[in-house]
Amino acid sequence: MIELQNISKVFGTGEGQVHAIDDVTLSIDKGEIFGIIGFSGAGKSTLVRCINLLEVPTGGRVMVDSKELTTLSAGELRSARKGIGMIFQHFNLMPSRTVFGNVAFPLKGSSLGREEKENKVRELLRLVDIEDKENAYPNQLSGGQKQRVAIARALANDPKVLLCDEATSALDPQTTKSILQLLKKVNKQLGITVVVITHEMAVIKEICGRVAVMEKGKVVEEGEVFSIFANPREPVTRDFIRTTSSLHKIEGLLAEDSPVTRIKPGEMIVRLSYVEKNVSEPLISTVSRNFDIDLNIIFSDIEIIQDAPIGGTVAIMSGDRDQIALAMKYLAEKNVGVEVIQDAGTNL
Ligand SMILES: Nc1ncnc2c1ncn2[C@@H]1O[C@H](COP(=O)(O)OP(=O)(O)OP(=O)(O)O)[C@@H](O)[C@H]1O
Repeated sequence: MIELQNISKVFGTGEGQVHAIDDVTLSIDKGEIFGIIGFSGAGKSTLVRCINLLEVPTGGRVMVDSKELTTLSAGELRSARKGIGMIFQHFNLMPSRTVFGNVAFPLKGSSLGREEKENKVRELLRLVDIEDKENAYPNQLSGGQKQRVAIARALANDPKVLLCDEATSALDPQTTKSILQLLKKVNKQLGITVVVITHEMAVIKEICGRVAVMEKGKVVEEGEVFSIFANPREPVTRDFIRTTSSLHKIEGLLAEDSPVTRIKPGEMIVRLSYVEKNVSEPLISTVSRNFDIDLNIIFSDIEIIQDAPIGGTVAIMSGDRDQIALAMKYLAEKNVGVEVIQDAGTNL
């Protein structure tokens, strides 16, 4: 649906040049929710604005729905842009128009009759669940309500693609969740391809199927969200994942000599990480029973991403050392990552 081929974007000239996008190639499929994550300045906004040519790339080709946008005339581009809706962090609503007026605005030049336009706007307001506010002005709405209106407006011309530039970054966590659910509904119900730009891994985790990680204008890692979470390659990706998991907290607890991490001879602290989609068995109890070892869980952080558990458990393991070695082998065969964080040695 969206093909970005060798996209570059350079701002400024001479000494002051900024290579905001540096040779990015990405392919986004029809009907998917694709995430682009990166820290501030990585080039995400510039890249997403290259998809609808709000920013004209310095080099490369942009194809959307089989049209090469980079070769279109101004008129052709205007019409192609109708197929690409966009929403923003600060909503960008027109303050002097009502909710109805904002959503009706993109229909101005359309061939629909007056009644059809009204029906269309009301249908959109219903879809985003804000029909009771049609006569309100933007300054009478909460952030979440404003974003709902912005989504309705972005959908007015029946786009095939919806670009979301930090669409939830100005919202509280609860409202963020409800807007993400709405984007999911728009994707499923209308079959719209959604591209989400964010600096929050929680957003990616919540709705995206695939993700590209950006750093210094380049895509440094790309793949299915589950695989990226399970096996992040790049330090920047690990940093993002760290922000959403508490499994790394064990190092902090050990450093501060927390009572929960004090172990006796014969015990060891292990971290078990679930990195495959097929981990579904009750592994802890199976291991404990089959190998006659004790596993006392210090804490767990397991979430469901794309219908599979991911995360892990930090536990104190004790028992016969040969049995522990066999248990670790068994866990590794089940594709569970096993790390010994601290070992108090045998009690012999
Ligand atoms: N119009 C512009 N003129 C000059 N430099 C720009 C312009 N727009 C962006 N840049 C620069 O390009 C780089 C990428 O910016 P961009 O806004 O795309 O990053 P981002 O990842 O979206 O970050 P943020 O989340 O902070 O917006 C930055 O160094 C930025 O300063």
